[in-house]
Amino acid sequence: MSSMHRQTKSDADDRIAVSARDVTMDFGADLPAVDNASFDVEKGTFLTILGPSGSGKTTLLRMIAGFQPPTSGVITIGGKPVDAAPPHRRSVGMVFQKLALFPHMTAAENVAFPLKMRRTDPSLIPDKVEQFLSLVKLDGYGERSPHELSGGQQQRVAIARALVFEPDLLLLDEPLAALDRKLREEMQLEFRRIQKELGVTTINVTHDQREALVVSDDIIVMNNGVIQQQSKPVGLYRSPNNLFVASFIGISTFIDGVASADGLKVGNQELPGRHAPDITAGASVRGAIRAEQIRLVGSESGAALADCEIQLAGSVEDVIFEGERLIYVVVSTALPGVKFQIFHHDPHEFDLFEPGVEVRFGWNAKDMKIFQHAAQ
Ligand SMILES: Nc1ncnc2c1ncn2[C@@H]1O[C@H](COP(=O)(O)OP(=O)(O)OP(=O)(O)O)[C@@H](O)[C@H]1O
Repeated sequence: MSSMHRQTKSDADDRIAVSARDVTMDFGADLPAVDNASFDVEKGTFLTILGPSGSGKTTLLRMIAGFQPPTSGVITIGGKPVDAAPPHRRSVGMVFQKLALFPHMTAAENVAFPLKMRRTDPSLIPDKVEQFLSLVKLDGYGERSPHELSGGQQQRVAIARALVFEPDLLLLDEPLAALDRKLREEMQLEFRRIQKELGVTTINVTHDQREALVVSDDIIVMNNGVIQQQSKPVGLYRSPNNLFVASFIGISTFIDGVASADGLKVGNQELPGRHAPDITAGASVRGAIRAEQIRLVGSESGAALADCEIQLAGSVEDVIFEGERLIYVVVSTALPGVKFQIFHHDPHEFDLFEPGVEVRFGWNAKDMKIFQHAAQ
């Protein structure tokens, strides 16, 4: 019995590439930069650490890289403490926003550099370099200097350089932040393709929620140095743990009130919704409804809202054109002060409602998530 138990445990340990236990980094400011972080990263997965500026993402990544010892707690890579080996011996590849290529070396020499540092047999180096330039779709670019490459191509060389020695772990600190949006989105898919092709465990840091949702198998959301939630992208989007995660990811309308038995009360209005687990009746709460969960119709049209459990009349206050979608900002005298944000994706109906037009809108009770909220 006990040997079976040990077996199960070691099987689980074998699947973990990186593990953090109670990791804190305190620079002596009011709040620690990273506060008691514990998490596991499974082998072969792409984990993103997502959070606003100053939330502690880079500090956490630097501790994983072994650049900075934690004030307390333990980080292990492949079951061994991070500081068990000197930095150049660790099997960790890194791509940072500011980690430039060596300017006086060609692309191929840049990619060859980590192999030379690791005393790889010189006769094997050219093939390896070619293989990894090809992986990042830069066949034929090896002889170019960095200044002869575009920003996106330079980042590809940096990726090839980080991966050429086949590390156990790849660390990415906002490597795409300086690129324009279109290229950034292309490169996000490239990162995903390369990571899946090589199966290298990857930890990525970003403040871009779209990037996190697109590239990751698993996401950790941080705020004020504290891990708010670790989930797969779909779980994170659909079931945020708390108000911070609900407001950081996606676009939502928020309604403040007092918790009732199965929803929230605003004045005399009772709005049914889904309580977060820690809510007790009478607590100050905030309901959140995603912009895509609210349906909007003209004030004359009755049928389209028939299946919405909550239905309100209102008027359009503003229309925001974002190219592929519109956001209608709608107000209702039934809930003063609340600005409903409602997506509209149909390109044939883009001029449906002008500001000032009377509308009706509604949503289903299950789509309003209700969170604990300190009263203002
Ligand atoms: N070496 C340092 N000494 C003192 N304070 C630091 C140091 N490095 C970071 N901090 C502080 O720790 C907190 C977290 O910083 P960190 O760079 O980890 O955040 P971040 O989430 O990566 O932010 P950004 O997205 O802006 O890079 C910030 O308040 C920052 O000022």
